[in-house]
Amino acid sequence: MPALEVSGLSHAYGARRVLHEVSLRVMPGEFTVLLGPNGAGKSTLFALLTRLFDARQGSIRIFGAELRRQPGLALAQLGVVFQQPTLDPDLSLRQNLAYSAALHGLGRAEARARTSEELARVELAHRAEEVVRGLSGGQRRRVEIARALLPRPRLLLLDEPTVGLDAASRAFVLDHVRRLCQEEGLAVLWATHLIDEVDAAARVVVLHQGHVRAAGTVAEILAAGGAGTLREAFARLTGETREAGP
Ligand SMILES: Nc1ncnc2c1ncn2[C@@H]1O[C@H](COP(=O)(O)OP(=O)(O)OP(=O)(O)O)[C@@H](O)[C@H]1O
Repeated sequence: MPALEVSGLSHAYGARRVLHEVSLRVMPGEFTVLLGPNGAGKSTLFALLTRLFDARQGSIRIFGAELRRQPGLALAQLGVVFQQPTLDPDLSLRQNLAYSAALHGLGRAEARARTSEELARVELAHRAEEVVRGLSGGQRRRVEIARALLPRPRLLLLDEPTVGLDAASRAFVLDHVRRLCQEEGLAVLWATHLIDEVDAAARVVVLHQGHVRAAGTVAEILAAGGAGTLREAFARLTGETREAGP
């Protein structure tokens, strides 16, 4: 069963249509890159997937549960890291995660254990009692990923998670999430405008001006674009040459 199945999804802001019958699928254990330049519609798609906006046209299924009809069931499987950081800088790492754990209904003891476990996996357990304000941007991202994983979601959405991070922090975050796919079967939808965040094992959905221009493995995208490199394929599929560059 797909972790995420989006079919014929459209969205408009007023009269302006920004998503046009978008369909895509993410299977368990798959790292799927939603690749699109600024304004492609990635954040709008995420707002629909997380039910910030109501999807009026098309359907979204998360492990088979239809988001409009079974929102509780669908959202229970979902973890999200939004583009804008949402940690409270004046609370400690542990307090930030405890709050989120409580919202998800984890008991106190479990929340404490899960917090330590997830912070350890992003190599920040030793800073659990410090306030977030003292962390770098990359460390904050790692805390947000740890927080999203607390309730053990089976599908994780990340919207431009490496924006503003240095090369080492980007590599850490990418490796961590790729490992979660490989080792734990987590399904991931990773939105970015950076072509170099696509590795050979990834699946790619090319989103441009609200349309899915191509979807598949890297080899399939190259074939669809009649190109030798992903950058060239992206340029041919979208007519964009600069926006999706690193
Ligand atoms: N609240 C809004 N009202 C009107 N138009 C909007 C709104 N939010 C986004 N848009 C427009 O919808 C289109 C898609 O924007 P969206 O933010 O979803 O794209 P994106 O791929 O996430 O880009 P970015 O990486 O720049 O955030 C853009 O043309 C944008 O100007």
